[in-house]
Amino acid sequence: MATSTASSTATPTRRPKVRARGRPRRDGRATARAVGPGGGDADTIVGVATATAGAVGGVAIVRLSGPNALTIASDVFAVGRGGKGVETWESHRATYGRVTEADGRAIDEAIAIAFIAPRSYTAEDVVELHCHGGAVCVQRTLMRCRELGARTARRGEFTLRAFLNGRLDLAQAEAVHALVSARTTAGADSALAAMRGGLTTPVSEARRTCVDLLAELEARLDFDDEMVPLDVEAIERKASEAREKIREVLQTAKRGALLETGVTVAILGRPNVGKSRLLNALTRSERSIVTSREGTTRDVVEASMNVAGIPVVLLDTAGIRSETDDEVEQIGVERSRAAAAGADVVALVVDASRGWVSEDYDIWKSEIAANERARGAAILVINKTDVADAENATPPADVVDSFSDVVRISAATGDNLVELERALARCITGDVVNTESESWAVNQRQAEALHVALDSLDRLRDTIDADMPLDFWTIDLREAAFALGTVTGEDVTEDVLDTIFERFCIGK
Ligand SMILES: Nc1nc2c(c(=O)[nH]1)N(C=O)[C@@H](CNc1ccc(C(=O)N[C@@H](CCC(=O)O)C(=O)O)cc1)CN2
Ligand SMILES: Nc1nc2c(ncn2[C@@H]2O[C@H](COP(=O)(O)OP(=O)(O)OP(=O)(O)O)[C@@H](O)[C@H]2O)c(=O)[nH]1
Ligand SMILES: [Mg+2]
Repeated sequence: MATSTASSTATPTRRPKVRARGRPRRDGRATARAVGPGGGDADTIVGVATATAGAVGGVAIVRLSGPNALTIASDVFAVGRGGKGVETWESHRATYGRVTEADGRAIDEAIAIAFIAPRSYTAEDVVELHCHGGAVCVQRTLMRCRELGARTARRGEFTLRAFLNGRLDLAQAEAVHALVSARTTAGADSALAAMRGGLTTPVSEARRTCVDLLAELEARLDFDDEMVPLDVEAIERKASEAREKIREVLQTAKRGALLETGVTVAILGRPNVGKSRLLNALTRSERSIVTSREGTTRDVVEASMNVAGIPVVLLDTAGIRSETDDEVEQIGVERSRAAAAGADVVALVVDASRGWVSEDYDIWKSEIAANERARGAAILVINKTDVADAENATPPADVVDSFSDVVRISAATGDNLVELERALARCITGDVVNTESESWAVNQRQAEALHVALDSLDRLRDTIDADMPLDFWTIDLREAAFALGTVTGEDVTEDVLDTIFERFCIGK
């Protein structure tokens, strides 16, 4: 089944937009009321809106949303000495009271806030019960809500309802998830910009153009005789305008992907050149063990850092050397090579106090020169400049040319680390203009759909050029319109919604 919030092209069967059943009053007040048992989206759902994993928070929010939210809350929440349930909820007002068992015994001292439809996150009646943190109060409160008929919310179901109720478009709903899972300030800024909207407009316009063209062509298929000749030029012009819009939106895709998934940088080199000390210096941590012995690092060590707003996973690896009998070290070296092969960027570290030696050359040859992807995404780091001439260890020109940058640093003193971070930023962002600008960027799902639309419109151009029958034009247009609709949410199948909202955290 599919959902739709606007007229759509020929798509799978559609489900009408689900409207919140709440009856808002002008004064923002509503009386507690019972709504008969509902199925599907008429369910009242309950979930914990605050983090439940890891550390215990001081306060946890249990959130109810749906037609029975107010009545259920009136039953579980009591105010004043007499412990009476709330009869009239005022929207957006905090009330002090207690969460109680069915027999009136207190479960917790709490604050309740009602958000009366449609003035709430989901556009339905919502009540938040702000309980004490920790497992017990929250679980007992959830249990009481379920006893009274609320169902446990599925992942992302609050946000899904906000979308189904027209409070957010699909891109905005996806941005909520991006905001919650952002790992850097730049990622959060971009998500916030997307939450405020803006992506849907150009995509929606392009879709509208396709739908309009489609309608025109379909009318011809039905009543060709009665109509004026087709203005093919106008059709091509409109289709190319739509293509241009999509292309513009797609220009944000690379930045979006960088902010969303980040990159991995593998630190590679001979034993003892200072790879681990470099990882510690870059992440200002003691994540990796550093000793003066060769072969200290035995396994791949991960640490995260932020480079120009992009989340970066740094991989410290075991020093690579071929002549070793130690089985553990051999396995470590294999892992180093695997890390290098899988990384987006390789930083080859060499030791200025030793100079550029044949082992460095061997590593360069096997891990960088022989790796298509590593070439152009590799940085040469000449380390230990505090104890040796910085020009030491400079390799021959053809080797230097294979790196996007050569940086001379001291992991020990921190000298030139800023320059190394800049080199990393250049290498990672490449032609992406500004990763830290506070504007939205499409995510991978959206980019894929936009590419499908673009391909369909390219095919339309060929179809027209080849003088194919009108039916073929409509096939291309329909595909384009549908792909665009999956971005805005105007044409979206339940499967797509499921995959989007499944990634959400519980209670969002
Ligand atoms: N306690 C609490 N904090 C929260 C949330 C929440 O659900 N509860 N949010 C959950 O994500 C975020 C805020 N999102 C919200 C979005 C809309 C409305 C809301 O009541 N909107 C009404 C009223 C607006 C107004 O008074 O102008 C509306 O849009 O009509 C509330 C929270 C972050 N902080
Ligand atoms: N003087 C100086 N010593 C450094 C510098 N960086 C690392 N060292 C020292 O070099 C030695 C080896 O450093 P590590 O970071 O453990 O070297 P590694 O490349 O991780 O070595 P393996 O794990 O064995 O592959 C340690 O004694 C470090 O303190 C530097 O910039 N200057
Ligand atoms: Mg090490």
